[in-house]
Amino acid sequence: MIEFRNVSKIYGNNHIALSNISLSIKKGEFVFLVGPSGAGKTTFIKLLLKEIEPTSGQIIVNGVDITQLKRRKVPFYRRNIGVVFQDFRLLSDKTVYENIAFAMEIANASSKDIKRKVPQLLSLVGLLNKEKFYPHQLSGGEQQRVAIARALANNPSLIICDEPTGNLDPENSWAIMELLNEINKSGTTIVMATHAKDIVDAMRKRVVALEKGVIIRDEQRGVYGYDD
Ligand SMILES: Nc1ncnc2c1ncn2[C@@H]1O[C@H](COP(=O)(O)OP(=O)(O)OP(=O)(O)O)[C@@H](O)[C@H]1O
Repeated sequence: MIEFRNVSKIYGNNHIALSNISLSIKKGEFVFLVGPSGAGKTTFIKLLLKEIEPTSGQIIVNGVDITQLKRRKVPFYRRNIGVVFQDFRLLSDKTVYENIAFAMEIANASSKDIKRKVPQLLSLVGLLNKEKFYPHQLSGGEQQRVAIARALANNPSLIICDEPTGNLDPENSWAIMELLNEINKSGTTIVMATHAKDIVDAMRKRVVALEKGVIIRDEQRGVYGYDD
């Protein structure tokens, strides 16, 4: 589903963020991306989202080299990817319901589909009773569950998470991980960058470790492997 072929990213200041990375991720996998600060994890995610372009190499997603994708096709490409960030990034002037509905409206979903789907998603993340709340009326864990519901709104085949438990206490972190695990079990591929050692060590998923822009470890049922 995802293939990085000899991908390098050198930023304008000549900083080599990724150096000749090759990696393939199959449909349905759950992959933790780990490594010290500055290792290149966010750069990897930005490349996958086509927010930035590689300096060299190819990035193939679902059979398409996204580095060659025409600008007008980028929104369609991104619609197939759900994204979850550390800081939730909900729209503060919209309710829980509206945040999810809005993601579907942008993707041209019909109002009938929106009315059917949003309650289903809220039920999945356990927030049906909070649909009229605004983000500031929710706990961090609840906000992240809304963000996950929103990420799922357009039935993506891939969910990318950048440090999704970074702002959460252990209990809420685990609730989020259980939810992501369930979503993965239903067939959605998950790529998650994280510093959460406990979570990576407990879940024993595939672990890809980056250091200084290079993959130094790629293990099935791996562990975190750092002491930070
Ligand atoms: N826009 C940019 N311009 C120049 N250098 C950058 C830019 N973005 C990132 N870098 C550099 O590239 C390297 C990799 O950064 P990246 O953000 O991918 O690391 P990371 O593994 O996500 O780190 P963290 O765990 O702290 O989020 C870092 O040394 C960083 O300083």
